[in-house]
Amino acid sequence: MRIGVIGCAGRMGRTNLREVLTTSGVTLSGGAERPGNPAVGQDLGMLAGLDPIGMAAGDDVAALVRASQAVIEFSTPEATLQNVAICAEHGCAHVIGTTGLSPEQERELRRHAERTVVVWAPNMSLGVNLLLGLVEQVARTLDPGFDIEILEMHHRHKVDAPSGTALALGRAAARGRGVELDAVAARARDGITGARPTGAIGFAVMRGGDVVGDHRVVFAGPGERIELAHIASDRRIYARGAVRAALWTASQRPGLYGMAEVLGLRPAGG
Ligand SMILES: NC(=O)C1=CN([C@@H]2O[C@H](COP(=O)(O)OP(=O)(O)OC[C@H]3O[C@@H](n4cnc5c(N)ncnc54)[C@H](OP(=O)(O)O)[C@@H]3O)[C@@H](O)[C@H]2O)C=CC1
Ligand SMILES: O=C(O)C1=N[C@H](C(=O)O)C[C@H](O)C1
Repeated sequence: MRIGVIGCAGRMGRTNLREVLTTSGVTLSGGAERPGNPAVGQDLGMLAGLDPIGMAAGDDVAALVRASQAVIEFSTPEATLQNVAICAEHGCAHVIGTTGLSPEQERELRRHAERTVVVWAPNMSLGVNLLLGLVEQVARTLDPGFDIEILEMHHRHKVDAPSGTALALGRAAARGRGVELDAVAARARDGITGARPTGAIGFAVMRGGDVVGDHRVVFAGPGERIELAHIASDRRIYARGAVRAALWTASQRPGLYGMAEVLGLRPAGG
């Protein structure tokens, strides 16, 4: 399969390049960056931390999409929305890891996914996708006397909060309880907040250093506490999931899918 990488000079873009270049059965069709990014013109092998491959980063996403069967993109919400439209026009599969989309951007993404195969997941690692199922199960089992709090920490460069993964964990917990996350989420607390409402799902966010991604879900009950956590120490876990998703798209019909379907944790039609 010919796979292209959009946002190829970013933290995830370089990791995705490396994963594509070192996975058997896939070929790198190219890499694209934001016009004006200093990496444009640089060798893609070197951006990946490998030997030069004689192929340079470009800034023409449409040309990359035409040369690819699937593209992997971890960039910004705005770029992702522009690029999913290009993928839909050319029938190229789009694997998206970008987080921080607004509800309107999410609706637009869904519209484009009617015309091509799109996999969009806030976290492409196997571990977090297993954790989502565990959190839903524990939340379904415990009564609302157990307070649910979601803690996350990421590197100092991260621009969106709470992380896409933390919000997905919140949605999983809410699903387990049979409620809508928006109705119960406490996304910020400051000052005299009053006592914690029963049934709230709280979020706490830390940013610092080079933390790849830590998530912890706390179920705090009377006299005991259950904690489920995922600690990422290598971005390769996300890139591995992204390449697996790209290969999976080859046998799918147009539509919006998640990692649960890619990993076989949920049927693709369900
Ligand atoms: N789903 C998952 O498993 C994971 C998701 N993420 C998410 O991925 C996203 C990116 O994270 P990260 O790699 O750390 O961020 P970076 O800022 O390191 O990388 C983003 C890259 O996209 C580039 N870019 C911006 N606009 C365009 C455009 N129009 N065309 C092509 N490239 C463009 C940026 O260029 P420039 O700097 O010039 O703007 C930058 O090189 C975030 O939303 C993050 O939350 C991260 C890890 C795992
Ligand atoms: O920006 C990051 O780095 C990450 N972003 C994703 C998120 O917002 O959940 C996934 C992972 O936690 C790393």
